[in-house]
Amino acid sequence: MRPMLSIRNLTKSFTLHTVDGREVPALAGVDLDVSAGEHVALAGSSGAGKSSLLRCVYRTYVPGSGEIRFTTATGAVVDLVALSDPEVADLRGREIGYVSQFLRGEPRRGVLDLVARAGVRRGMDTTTARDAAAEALRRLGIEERLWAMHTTVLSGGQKQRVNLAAGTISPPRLLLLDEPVSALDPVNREAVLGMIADLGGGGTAVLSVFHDLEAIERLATRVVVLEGGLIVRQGDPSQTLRHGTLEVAR
Ligand SMILES: Nc1ncnc2c1ncn2[C@@H]1O[C@H](COP(=O)(O)OP(=O)(O)OP(=O)(O)O)[C@@H](O)[C@H]1O
Repeated sequence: MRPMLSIRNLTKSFTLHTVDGREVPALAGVDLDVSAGEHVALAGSSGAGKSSLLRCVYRTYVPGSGEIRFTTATGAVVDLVALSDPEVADLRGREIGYVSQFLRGEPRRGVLDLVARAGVRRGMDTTTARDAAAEALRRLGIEERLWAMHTTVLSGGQKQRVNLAAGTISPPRLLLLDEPVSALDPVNREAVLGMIADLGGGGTAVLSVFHDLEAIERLATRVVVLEGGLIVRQGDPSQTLRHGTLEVAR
């Protein structure tokens, strides 16, 4: 079966205009396939390129070169590198969830509205989206008294859970996670990890970064190790990570 996501020779570098115009390479030719139901956790030292890879797939970063082929729900294969911005926005809304530790609020929009809007982008009508948003917020422990509030008043952990509710209001086909549990207390962390496991079980392809060994061991079907913007190793979590630490096994 064709992988849902197929990345080939992906590069990305940044030009430091404010320093001396120097180029900083972030990705140096990444090849990676992710299939439906697979959970691929990215590992590697700080600056290895993990977040840049997720952002290139979500197209928050425009890659320098290479291909990111994505098989859509209709079976069509599109190259996320080559799509126009409106086409990317449309595809994100329908099929791709991205959850980072930071919540991007929208001016004058309350929590329930923000999550329901993600549902409308996934093709739900307004009533269904509001019902689904309420269910997602309840499941993630966001009390009803917060639903009308603006996201700026939320704590870090609440923002992270609202982000997750929006990213998963209806199961995305591809879910990109960048440290989604970093600000959560143990109870909420448990709820979120359980939800991510259920999504994987339901066929969502997941590409993640966790700075949390236990989460990786529990959720990942494969660990991919990046170093200097290149994949240097991959395998199952027990072989790839040193037992009891996030250090990479040699
Ligand atoms: N917006 C940016 N502007 C300039 N350089 C950047 C930008 N984003 C990333 N980089 C550079 O690209 C390289 C890869 O960074 P990236 O954030 O992808 O690493 P990472 O593996 O996710 O690190 P960490 O584990 O610390 O989050 C680093 O050298 C970083 O400084």
